[in-house]
Amino acid sequence: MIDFTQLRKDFPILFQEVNDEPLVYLDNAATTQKPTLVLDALRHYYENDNANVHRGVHTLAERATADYENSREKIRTFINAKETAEVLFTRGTTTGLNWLSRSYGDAFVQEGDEIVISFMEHHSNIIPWQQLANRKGATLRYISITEDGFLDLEEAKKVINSKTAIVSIAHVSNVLGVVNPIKELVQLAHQNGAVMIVDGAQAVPHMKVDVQELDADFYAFSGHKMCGPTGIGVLYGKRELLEQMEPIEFGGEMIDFVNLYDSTWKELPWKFEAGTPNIAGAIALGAAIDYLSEIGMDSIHRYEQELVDYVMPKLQAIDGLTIYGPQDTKDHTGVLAFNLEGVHPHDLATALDMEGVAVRAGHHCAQPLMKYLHLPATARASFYFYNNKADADRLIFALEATKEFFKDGII
Ligand SMILES: Cc1ncc(COP(=O)(O)O)c(CNc2co[nH]c2=O)c1O
Repeated sequence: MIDFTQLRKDFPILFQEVNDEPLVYLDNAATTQKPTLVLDALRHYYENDNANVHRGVHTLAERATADYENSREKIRTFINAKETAEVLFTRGTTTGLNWLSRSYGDAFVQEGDEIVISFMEHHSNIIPWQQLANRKGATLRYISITEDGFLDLEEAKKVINSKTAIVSIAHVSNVLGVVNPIKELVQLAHQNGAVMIVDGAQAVPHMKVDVQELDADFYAFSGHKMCGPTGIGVLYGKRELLEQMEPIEFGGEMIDFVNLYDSTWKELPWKFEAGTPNIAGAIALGAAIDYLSEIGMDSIHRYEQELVDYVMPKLQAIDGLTIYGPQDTKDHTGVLAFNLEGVHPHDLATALDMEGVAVRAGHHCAQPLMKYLHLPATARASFYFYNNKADADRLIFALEATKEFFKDGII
């Protein structure tokens, strides 16, 4: 049985004061904190193994290459990809989605085709498809959100049709905290001859993801949202699709032969990995996966659900506080967007910070969703497994104190 309170000791950053109050870090949907084991992996690489990968014939280069490719195997196992050739290192979710827009989209999307996303997508899963649709003369279409905060699956069955070339949906919304019905959407996409792309940024850190079980064609996520460093992420793709796709970037690492006027590419996954990669980041992401796997993704998911079960009713009990997304805790991950009547989200976040509570305020790179909800912005608290009920209590206390402070409409 995992003692989650003990895990906090792995995150020294959490034991600091902010504005003379203990830090309560609740901005994990933006980025998560890094355990000592991940920081040690970064330091160990630079202190002991630092060398470029794949071409060196000296000992450090061989060690660096082995650790780099061992991380790829750890990722393969973690998401249950068939083979490491299907695991591409990227800078993060945004890079992966952009690669797909350019490499898969430019080759396979034709004029008159349709690209389907939803109103709850992050900008990284909207703009690449806007750009593709504009480049190719295709049509971008949106799946609506129901009154109670779910993706409208009944509408999806109408929006996704024989003209659909790509469906690209977030596994979990970074605002509504809702888990989308990815398996059903994959089936709808495949029934209509479309590929299914999943933005997994808010899912992989928080729950077990099995890309073969989902039957997703592509799946993108970021290392920094799952205890790994920034600048490293993963794009998973089915081999049979990746084989048909041209690289996005060209240069060293990704070639077989460079002739005067043409070149040939290395096999997967290296075909897509031009230039010196983020070696330390990849190795440290492997360490993050070791750490998360030791805890267990099902345990993390259960524990975060316990936190949501604990905090949601306390939030719902605050008069004047509106929570966005499903109101039933079973349908909500630890991402909780809310507004306090009469207090601008930025003022709310600033007031919470004065109490040591770190939340995010703004549109969360989901401006179409804000417009859909007729909101200028929201505040957002997002939990991870190193948070606890005391953090939740501090959030509630700080919200009540902020409400008291602003109650006479003091701006
Ligand atoms: C659903 C979703 N997709 C894509 C991204 C982009 O990930 P990146 O490439 O690692 O930046 C984010 C980052 N979301 C947030 C980043 O800061 N606050 C957020 O909610 C996200 O939440």
